[in-house]
Amino acid sequence: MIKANRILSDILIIDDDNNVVMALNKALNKIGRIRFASDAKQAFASIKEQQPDLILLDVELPDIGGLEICSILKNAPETENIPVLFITSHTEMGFEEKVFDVGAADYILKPLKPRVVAARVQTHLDYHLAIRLLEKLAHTDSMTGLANRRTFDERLIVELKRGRREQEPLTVVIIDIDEFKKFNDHFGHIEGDECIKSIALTLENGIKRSTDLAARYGGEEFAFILPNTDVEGANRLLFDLLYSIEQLGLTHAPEAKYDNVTISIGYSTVIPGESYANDSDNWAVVKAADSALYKSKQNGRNQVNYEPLE
Ligand SMILES: Nc1nc2c(ncn2[C@@H]2O[C@H](COP(=O)(O)OP(=O)(O)OP(=O)(O)O)[C@@H](O)[C@H]2O)c(=O)[nH]1
Repeated sequence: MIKANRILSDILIIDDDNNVVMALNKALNKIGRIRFASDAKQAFASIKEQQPDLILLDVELPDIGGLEICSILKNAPETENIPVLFITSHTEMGFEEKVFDVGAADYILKPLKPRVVAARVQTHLDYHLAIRLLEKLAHTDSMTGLANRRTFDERLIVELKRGRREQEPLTVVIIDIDEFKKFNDHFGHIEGDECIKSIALTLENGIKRSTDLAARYGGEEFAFILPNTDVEGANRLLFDLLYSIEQLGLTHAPEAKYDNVTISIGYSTVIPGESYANDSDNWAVVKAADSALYKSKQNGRNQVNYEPLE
């Protein structure tokens, strides 16, 4: 079982009754770091400042009711995954349904029993930690730690939508290690894996913005999504990267063209007013980047090429 309290969890209690707050604090202070809010205004400010791992929420609050707060949290992408547990003395017919209808994970009845509260909270923290870990694993390439192909595909759709909406350019880059078969044949697959890891790290360090994405696209292939990046901006970044990889000084197989391991790069850019007009083929930009990569390979490798979208 994954224990959420290995890293002290952050629990937000939203309740205006001091007795309840004190009882919850006593029940939970070994499980997590406890924060309090006595109304919705304070609660939203506190969540905005730092997202808690779990929320305990009173049904009745002075400003907005707990059910409405829960519904707001569940409808916002930043907070929808935070588990919300209601604290209530409501036992009337239909109340359970209302709580789950607004997206709560569970509810705890008053009068509060400390061991029951602690056990229920711990179960939900463990469960959500496990889900987050699984999500991370499902979106990460285990060898390099970069985003995997699934993440690339999902992010591309999101960023194309955003670029179209905000009328900003978007660049997609495909990168391939040159003559990597010769490297493997000469040094073996274990050295080959180490080479892929070093290249991945350099590529990741080569992109600077938090909105950029570096992914392992296939075996010895990588891809970038660079939002708000035009043709010239991408060109500068990619030439620097070409140089950084060569400067890594990874000795290539003697049969290879260059002494050090090199990469070939192809990229394409979606430009507002031009290519965003056609939103039917989200993959056109990837195909264009791929064909630019092909040009780099055909023209002798260790170079960057650009292919405009049709
Ligand atoms: N060690 C290792 N090798 C891999 C991995 N994924 C793919 N490869 C190897 O990468 C090589 C790619 O070979 P090719 O597609 O022929 O291309 P290349 O030799 O890089 O030649 P060009 O792309 O034309 O420059 C193959 O030998 C694959 O086995 C991996 O995870 N680890």
